[in-house]
Amino acid sequence: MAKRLKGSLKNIQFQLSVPGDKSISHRAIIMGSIAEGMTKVTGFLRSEDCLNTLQIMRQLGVEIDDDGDTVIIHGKGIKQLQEPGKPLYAGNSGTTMRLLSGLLAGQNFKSTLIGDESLSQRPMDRIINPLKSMGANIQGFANTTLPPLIIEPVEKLKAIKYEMPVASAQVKSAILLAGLLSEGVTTIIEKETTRNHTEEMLEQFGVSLNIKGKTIMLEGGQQLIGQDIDVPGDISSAAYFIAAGLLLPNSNIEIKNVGINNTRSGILDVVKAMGGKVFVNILPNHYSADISIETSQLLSTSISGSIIPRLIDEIPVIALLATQAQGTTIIKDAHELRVKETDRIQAVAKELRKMNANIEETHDGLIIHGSTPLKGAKVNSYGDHRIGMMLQIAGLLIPANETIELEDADCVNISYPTFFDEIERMSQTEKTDKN
Ligand SMILES: O=C(O)C1=C[C@@H](OP(=O)(O)O)[C@@H](O)[C@H](O)C1
Ligand SMILES: C=C(OP(=O)(O)O)C(=O)O
Repeated sequence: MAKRLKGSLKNIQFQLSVPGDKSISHRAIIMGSIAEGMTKVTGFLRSEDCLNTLQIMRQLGVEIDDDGDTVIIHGKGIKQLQEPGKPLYAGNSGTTMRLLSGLLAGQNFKSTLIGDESLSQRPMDRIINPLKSMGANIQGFANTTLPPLIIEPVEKLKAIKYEMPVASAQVKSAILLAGLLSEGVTTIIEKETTRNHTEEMLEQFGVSLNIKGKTIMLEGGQQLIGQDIDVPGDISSAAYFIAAGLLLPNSNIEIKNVGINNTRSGILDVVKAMGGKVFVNILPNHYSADISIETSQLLSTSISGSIIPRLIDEIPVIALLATQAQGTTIIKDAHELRVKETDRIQAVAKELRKMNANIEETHDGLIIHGSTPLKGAKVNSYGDHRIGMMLQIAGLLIPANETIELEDADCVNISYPTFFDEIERMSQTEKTDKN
């Protein structure tokens, strides 16, 4: 689907809630399925990626009820999953494929994980290698390290000590799930601290972990006990409306109940460093906040090192902010972006350049010269939800007499199915200069 977007939005007063956190939603379904007893999930993200995880757990014999409000998972325990009758479809979701590889690697049945065209090009050696050293029998398609992944049954896995060569929460989580099925203590040493939702949720389900800085230790054989999980709004989805609030003239946006886990909240640090007027009102639960944003004149910044995993999925929209900031913004150490749903370094540079941005690609990041007015163009999401949503926000900034056409716009369903409805709702709050 191609979508024609209307630009030159201003004078916005808008309040919204973003849908549930994608990382937490995947994990709630997986952990609820392997726990003993019942798990209730509220705020679950019903997007394509998370629904693929849910469907796979059903194929593995787990009973899951969803009345559209609460998801109820009748946990089976980690060793009672059933052999699936056909390949397990992870769609576009790296999280689904990588986390479930860890869980399936220690089962006594065979399984095959497949993905869409984009996922079929994403590297799986990062999970194949550690899982193999734990004794798993896992391989990529036709002796490659690409999906489909074929996982043969094994009696048991053994714990390893693993120093991670990449900063990846998906790899860490796959090893932790396999660690539950291993004999001994699994030790992971992270390259950089990555999102810690797996560790936090394992602890909530009653598993004990020993975490010291970047080292995580988990003893195999521990049981999970069903829990009630309330999923907060996704900060990665909120990022698009944070950007809209900062960039649209004379505007004010409030986003309710956004998860602010410190391993995910790098975008808030960056926008503050850029001079953005962003106010974070932490809610009594301590893990989410209402965030208010006001139009701001932004300044350039530099982003590199340990903050990168804390904002990895937000870099496309941060690049858009930088096109409007005063000065030159440099983003480094973000080579992981090249192996996401698409090569996000290339896609951001190429598509924003079509809109007149002054932006250069480097091997591991971007150099963005700011204060460049954007113009209408025909742009492409390449089927990548984060690129599509960033381009829609960029499209709000072009002059009223120009248009922007976004190719492959329906990819937003991967993480934010109501995204365009919210944009429409936001546009309707526009006050014309006359009223
Ligand atoms: O564990 C997760 O839920 C995720 C981890 C990140 O990927 P990597 O682990 O590949 O960095 C992130 O980009 C992805 O959107 C979700
Ligand atoms: C990279 C992403 O997800 P995944 O790796 O799960 O496909 C994302 O949502 O930006």
